Amino acid sequence: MFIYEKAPAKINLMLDVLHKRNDGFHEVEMVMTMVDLADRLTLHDPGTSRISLSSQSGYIPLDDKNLAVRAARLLRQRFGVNRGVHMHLEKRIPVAAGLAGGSSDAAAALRGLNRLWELGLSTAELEELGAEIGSDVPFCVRGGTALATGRGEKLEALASPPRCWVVLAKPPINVSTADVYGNLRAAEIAVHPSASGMRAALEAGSFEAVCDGLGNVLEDVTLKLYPGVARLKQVMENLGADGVLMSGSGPTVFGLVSKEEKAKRICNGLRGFCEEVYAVRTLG
Ligand SMILES: C[C@@](CO)(OP(=O)(O)O)[C@H](O)COP(=O)(O)OP(=O)(O)OC[C@H]1O[C@@H](n2ccc(N)nc2=O)[C@H](O)[C@@H]1O
Ligand SMILES: Nc1ncnc2c1ncn2[C@@H]1O[C@H](COP(=O)(O)OP(=O)(O)O)[C@@H](O)[C@H]1O
Repeated sequence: MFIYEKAPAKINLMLDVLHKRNDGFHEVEMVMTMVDLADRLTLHDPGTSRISLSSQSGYIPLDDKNLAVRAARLLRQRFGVNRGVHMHLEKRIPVAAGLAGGSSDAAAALRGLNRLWELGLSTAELEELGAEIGSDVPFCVRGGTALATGRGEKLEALASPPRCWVVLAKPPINVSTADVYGNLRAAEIAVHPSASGMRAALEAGSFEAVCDGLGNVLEDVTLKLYPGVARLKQVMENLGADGVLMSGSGPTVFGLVSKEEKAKRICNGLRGFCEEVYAVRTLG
């Protein structure tokens, strides 16, 4: 039996950092939503107890460093499973981009193995296991649109944004999330974006209010480290995107656009400037 799971990318509509915690993580308030750029994970029982992974991508580890493999090992150890799995990952989400590709693959592995190994775990239980793999994994297990607090693992479902186009532009640099948080001085953040403002914008179903409420305090850090990302934001704004923001720790910049024609024009305009550009939709 082959099991198939989609692993979509996320964007952060707002991301605020409240303070640095004693465990080294930062207390955050983020509104995240899924977009329809996705990796595809296929799982099957190899008939042995081996856990293995293959992929068409040359940019990711295939061993125990891969978050999908870590998810499989965690489930097997926690529930005393003696079956194995072979996973094939068709990687489409750019790596180390601020789009949570690795976290979404881990979430897809948790969901897929829950079915393949017939573990009968609830979504809440899978979210809890996901938090042991990474801060963004619980959201990727659940999907939709959510307010994430704590270090990102505490979730509250929110209304999804009005259906719109999302232009994603990934500059050719890899950004380490740990480096970005490490360079942030939480006490010196001048302007905090508002989680309650974004919640109200989503509840009202107002595309304009969602665009107005976009904000990410990690931008200051990444834009200073990589000025090319600031220039990319400027180009996206000049091309007429309705709202522009860096996703997560970056370096991907996204533009929200209400009309398909305009999204395509922005994509074409970006092409000379940035090689990796996608026009996708928000997921309801
Ligand atoms: C910034 C965000 C925004 O959604 O995403 P990405 O840009 O990575 O996609 C997340 O907070 C990233 O979540 P995730 O990528 O799962 O992070 P983790 O693996 O848990 O942590 C990686 C490192 O980031 C730092 N970290 C992460 C989360 C957090 N709330 N505070 C932190 O300080 C820690 O140094 C940690 O060692
Ligand atoms: N399945 C995976 N897909 C992508 N990257 C992975 C995966 N498993 C582990 N990684 C590692 O995690 C790091 C962050 O990857 P990713 O999740 O794509 O970025 P981000 O946290 O910025 O959204 C990469 O450097 C990569 O080596």
